[in-house]
Amino acid sequence: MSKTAIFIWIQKGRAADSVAELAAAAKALGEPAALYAFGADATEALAADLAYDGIDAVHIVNTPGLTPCQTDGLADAAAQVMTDDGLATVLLEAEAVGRDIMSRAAVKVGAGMTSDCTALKVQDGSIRQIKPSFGAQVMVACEVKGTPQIVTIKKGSTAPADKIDGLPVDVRTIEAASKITCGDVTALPSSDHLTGADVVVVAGKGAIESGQFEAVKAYADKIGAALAGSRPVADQGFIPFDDQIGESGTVIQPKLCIIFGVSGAIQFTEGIKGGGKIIAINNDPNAPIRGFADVFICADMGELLIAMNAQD
Ligand SMILES: Cc1cc2nc3c(=O)[nH]c(=O)nc-3n(C[C@H](O)[C@H](O)[C@H](O)COP(=O)(O)OP(=O)(O)OC[C@H]3O[C@@H](n4cnc5c(N)ncnc54)[C@H](O)[C@@H]3O)c2cc1C
Repeated sequence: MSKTAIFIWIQKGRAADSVAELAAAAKALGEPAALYAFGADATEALAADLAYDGIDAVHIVNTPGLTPCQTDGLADAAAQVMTDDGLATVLLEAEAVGRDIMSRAAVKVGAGMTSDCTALKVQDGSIRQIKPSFGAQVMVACEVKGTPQIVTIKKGSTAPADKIDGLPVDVRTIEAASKITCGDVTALPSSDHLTGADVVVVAGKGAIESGQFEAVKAYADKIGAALAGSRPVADQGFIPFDDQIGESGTVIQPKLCIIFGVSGAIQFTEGIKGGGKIIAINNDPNAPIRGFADVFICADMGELLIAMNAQD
């Protein structure tokens, strides 16, 4: 077993946009990966959309009759592919459907599984799977002994790979049964507007305490940035939970991030490292965010926002 693979689930005829990030993560491991797209809607017509630098072949795995919530059947199909194709390492996005499918598949094939990784590193011939643990108080490097191994990667952790064309494609059909009956499925809010944004403005608890949240929001609107917040801002209902940045929230890698009134706890910074330039505004000269930001402005955000929002 030596091959690295990326697994994705086709939902409503389309692939998640995390494919580009997974391709980049696979490439960083040193060899291109084979991409496997599972689902009743998985057809050859999708192959061109799935070709990214870091992928060397596209495998369409059609699973007739299975909806994405029938994770027991999809786990059977995934386990069969892992065994048939001798896959050593499977990468997938850390999201609910994939976790459900692949934790079941892991049991079937006897694989080790590490969830919610934010970085992978090859060291001494094995993959160090780096993830926050103990409430993000520490980062741990996990290593699975032997193969196969399954790794889920948090969206936003890796810069996306470029599109390419002309990859070999094969199509197979796996008939798998499910004991799950799906009821109505309600789509959860998505944080795609943050993960795909070039510029993100973040409001912290300091913005709420100083009564400046609306001014931060107005500034984000003015410069065409996506608005996000730290956990207390989500907890207090100023932003949806999906727009919370951090270890227990969304991971972003914008080209520019402007942060108002965030102290810089590790649980927050875990959601933002690895991106572009970071500007932090805080009135405490000793706030930990100072050591994390590229530019630190020690100022009261109220005065600054009046000036910034007044500018043409
Ligand atoms: C298991 C676990 C998971 C967690 N996950 C997350 C997570 O995903 N995301 C997250 O954000 N947190 C998370 N947290 C919480 C985290 O530990 C911090 O408590 C949180 O990030 C603090 O948010 P904050 O920086 O906005 O608020 P604070 O720490 O209260 O900081 C507010 C800052 O605003 C500044 N300020 C105040 N007024 C002004 C002003 N007028 N002008 C300029 N600056 C001003 C202050 O100097 C201060 O530095 C988690 C905690 C745990 C235990």
